[in-house]
Amino acid sequence: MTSDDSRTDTAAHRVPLPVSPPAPTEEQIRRAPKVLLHDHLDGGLRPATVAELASEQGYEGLPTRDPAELGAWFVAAADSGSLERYLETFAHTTAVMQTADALTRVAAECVEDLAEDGVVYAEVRYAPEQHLTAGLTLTEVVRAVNEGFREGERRAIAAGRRIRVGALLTAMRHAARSLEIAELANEHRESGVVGFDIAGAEAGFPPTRHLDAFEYLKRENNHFTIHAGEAFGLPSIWQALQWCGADRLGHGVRIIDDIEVAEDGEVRLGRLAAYVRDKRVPLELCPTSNLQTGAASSYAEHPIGLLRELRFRATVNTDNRLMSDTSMSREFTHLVRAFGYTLDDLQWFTVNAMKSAFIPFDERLAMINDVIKPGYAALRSAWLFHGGGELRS
Ligand SMILES: O=c1[nH]cnc2c1ncn2[C@@H]1O[C@H](CO)[C@@H](O)[C@H]1O
Ligand SMILES: [Zn+2]
Repeated sequence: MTSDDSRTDTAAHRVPLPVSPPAPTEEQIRRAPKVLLHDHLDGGLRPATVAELASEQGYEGLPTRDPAELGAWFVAAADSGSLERYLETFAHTTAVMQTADALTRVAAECVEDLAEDGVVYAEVRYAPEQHLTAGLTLTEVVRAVNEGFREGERRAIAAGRRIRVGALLTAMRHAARSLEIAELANEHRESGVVGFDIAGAEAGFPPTRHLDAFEYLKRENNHFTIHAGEAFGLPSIWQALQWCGADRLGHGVRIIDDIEVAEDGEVRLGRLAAYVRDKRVPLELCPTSNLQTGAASSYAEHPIGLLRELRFRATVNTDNRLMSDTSMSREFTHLVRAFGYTLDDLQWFTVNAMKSAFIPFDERLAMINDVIKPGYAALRSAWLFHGGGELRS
């Protein structure tokens, strides 16, 4: 044996190859670059901001103006087990988001909070038609929110973080303004609006009621996602895809109803589930929100575990950070605990989300190659350096 060989031997003993990677720590999860496709602006206010805006505007409808109590109230009220009851809580947030200043403030704080949590790209949605009661026009609403998003991006840079945010304009599915909102989204394509969505109570309001809006957007080569397969099952998903032509599914979690796992572990996909997987249809999964509205009963039983194993185009999202007292890091932490996910799994969800974003292909690719993968690589290699080698971010 040469002396060189023995050195190699010693080195190999000093640094054994890890057999299985350690579970990511909460700090690593927070530092990891994250991508968020499904987050409601009116579901993500800071409790203190809701209280302050209510005082400034003389809104008397809040159950309390103490920020801690108010935060707890939103979570408890949203924890009802029904989507309809969950949605009632939004009356309070939209009530204080009726002026340009309030919209700009809420949008800027939203971006600050996401950046602080390590989100590098987000698509944040809201329904312009719900912000008109004090006399704003639809266009003024969009401008005020965009101004806030840009301000938030600047504040993030000043705090040493980088984030890019696009808006999605939502139409309410029980209302009749979807074509108008789709046109509004299309008009603002060059100024920060990256797509369109429909939201609100699902049962009784099928997406086909809004076919004219979707057909218009297709003719304009624009993008849209549809809340489907959350409170209602496969027919809603089927309509969203095969009648309306959705690019992504908001939730889509009930696709699980079309997947059978036999006792011996054999998996059988129905035609719709097979289509969703074959076509790489992005699923904007929101685990905590689903626990609150009754679409799943625990993190461990959430369909995301199986959907990830079967390699559906699954993504992880917050839905409503205020009502669920959550963040991207918290969603990831719950999943790490429930399914033993590693940094590789978290990167997989993040790359899936970035691939599914509504910004141009070259920009998505650059985000994946120049921001997301290097970010995870730095976290994965921390063990090589004394003191863990954690980078300041
Ligand atoms: O998970 C959800 N499912 C359906 N609708 C929702 C969900 N979260 C929020 N909204 C609805 O979307 C509107 C615009 O942001 C909110 O006001 C709320 O009514
Ligand atoms: Zn939603």
